[in-house]
Amino acid sequence: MAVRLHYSSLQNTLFSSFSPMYSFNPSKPFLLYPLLSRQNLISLSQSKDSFFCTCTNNTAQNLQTESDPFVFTTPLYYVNAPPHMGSAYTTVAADAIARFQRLLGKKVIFITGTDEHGEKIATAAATNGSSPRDHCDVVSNAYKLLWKDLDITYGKFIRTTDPKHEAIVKEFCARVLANGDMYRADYEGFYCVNCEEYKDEKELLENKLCPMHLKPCVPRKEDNYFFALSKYQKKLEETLTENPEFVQPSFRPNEVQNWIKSGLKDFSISRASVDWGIPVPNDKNQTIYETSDLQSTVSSGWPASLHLIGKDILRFHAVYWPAMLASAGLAIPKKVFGHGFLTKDGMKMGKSLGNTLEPNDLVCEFGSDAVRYFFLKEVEFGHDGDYSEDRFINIVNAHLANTIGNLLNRTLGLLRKNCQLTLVADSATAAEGNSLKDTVENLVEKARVHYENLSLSSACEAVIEIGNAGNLYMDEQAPWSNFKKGGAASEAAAKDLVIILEAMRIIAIALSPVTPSLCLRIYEQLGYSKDQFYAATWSETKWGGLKLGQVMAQPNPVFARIESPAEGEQAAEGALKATKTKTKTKNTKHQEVAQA
Ligand SMILES: Nc1ncnc2c1ncn2[C@@H]1O[C@H](COP(=O)(O)OP(=O)(O)OP(=O)(O)O)[C@@H](O)[C@H]1O
Ligand SMILES: [Zn+2]
Repeated sequence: MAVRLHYSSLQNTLFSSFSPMYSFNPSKPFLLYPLLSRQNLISLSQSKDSFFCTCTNNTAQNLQTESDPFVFTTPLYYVNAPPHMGSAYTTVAADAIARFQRLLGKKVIFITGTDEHGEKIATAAATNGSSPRDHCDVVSNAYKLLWKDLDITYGKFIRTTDPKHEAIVKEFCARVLANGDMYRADYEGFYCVNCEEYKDEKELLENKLCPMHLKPCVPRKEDNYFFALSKYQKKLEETLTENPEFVQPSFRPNEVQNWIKSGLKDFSISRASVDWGIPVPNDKNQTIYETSDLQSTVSSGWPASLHLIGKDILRFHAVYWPAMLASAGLAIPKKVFGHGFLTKDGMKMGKSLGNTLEPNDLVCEFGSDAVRYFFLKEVEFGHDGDYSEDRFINIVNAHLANTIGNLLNRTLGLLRKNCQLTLVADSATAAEGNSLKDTVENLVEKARVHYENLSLSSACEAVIEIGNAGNLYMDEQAPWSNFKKGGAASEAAAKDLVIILEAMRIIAIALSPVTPSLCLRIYEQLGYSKDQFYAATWSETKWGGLKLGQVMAQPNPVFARIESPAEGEQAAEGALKATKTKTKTKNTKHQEVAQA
């Protein structure tokens, strides 16, 4: 089989090994993925922007399907302490993005992991009385367990202590050294151990406190390796100007441009006093301050489509990292999105401050869908947001339990009572000339655009609007009363149920990036299998999926309402008094209908 590919598509398949068999374009440092080993390559030729090869069938197929995947990374979290809701926040958002991209039919390479070197970690391990390696194993595993509980579908989990990572970092450094961008010099300044960075004295608060960690920075003098960032000032300015989409959200590029324009200073990239790290090539006394995105970038797809990070490390990803990539002759990522902070009393929640919210507790108490939904819906992506339990319970109950769960449950209740759980028409014909159909189509398209733009909160909102429109339609049409009238009214009522259930089907696909388990349950209620749910694509949000004769499952609530602490106390009191009357929760109009 013969294939012609452009170099640009090749960029995604590069660098998986450091024993490349062929360098395609001598003017660019692109090395060909070892998929094209000598055995399966039959012939090869190249032109200025593409290459042509004849190779075995499988190889050609791999080359083609591997072109242009959506490769993206979260930060590799620092294992100085177990994960908290802040680290979970980035990863949950990343997972929603990954699931959306998969719905679009993209191959997704979703990379997360743990950053395991450095002074902070050596200190944390010593405090716990364990070796750095044991400490890293334990904490790294805690991340993996949390990702499982939060339904995170990552593809690669990178640990910076992995020998593969080490090899790539060394190769990278060697390139930067060879390019003359790494040099040795003394440095003296104020150092924040928590940031693992020398701070500009201008940035510090009174008593030399780090503005982020509120801990004193200490004067330090070290002989270090420096990266010649100042050499890249002009190039970075140009990159940002030519590429306004590079830094996101849209209010951030200016800030980054200002950092650059205020003058870029060389920065130290090695530490003399730390043993727990990767040695600088040819210098065992220094360890490298790692570029933890490196492995993800070069081994999985290059350049990454997106680095999703918190704004705390935006400077590193939008300024330092592109310069270092340029120095090593590698392309820069397509997009860097720096989201806002989850805060507690206005301060960034973080491991160093210890003011964190425990994601495991939240998941145990409320379930993964509720946690995912609350943080993605309630915090506008890019901005800061505060957590409050009251708000959490209110939002989750209002949107997931009432707007979606109740609507589905009462519609199925009516369908069971009046239609033996069987649809009387195709959803397409039932909705001819129907305004709800138009509304749903508009809203789901809005949701798609919002997901594309990483406006996750707005995407959720658009989907919930579909639920609101469905509830309104139900109340206006009052099918329960039309069924009682019989004849044409009853037929119209049966069609109304089809229309509402079709809206629910569309919700189940459109909200699945955010609340995957809930959406699976909705799908199953609509008479589909698990496999059908996992095979669904965004194109199926088009109106008309539900067909005449489809049999729905027995109605079963898809989302249990969360009892608020106040209600819980009432219930406990009621139980203590051993009253026989059933404690009644506040019934919404919707619930009454469902019970009717
Ligand atoms: N409060 C937060 N809100 C949102 N994201 C956060 C928050 N805290 C951490 N993150 C995420 O974790 C990344 C930082 O990872 P790191 O492992 O350094 O955690 P940290 O808790 O911020 O550590 P420290 O408090 O020691 O600075 C951020 O870029 C962001 O992606
Ligand atoms: Zn700091």
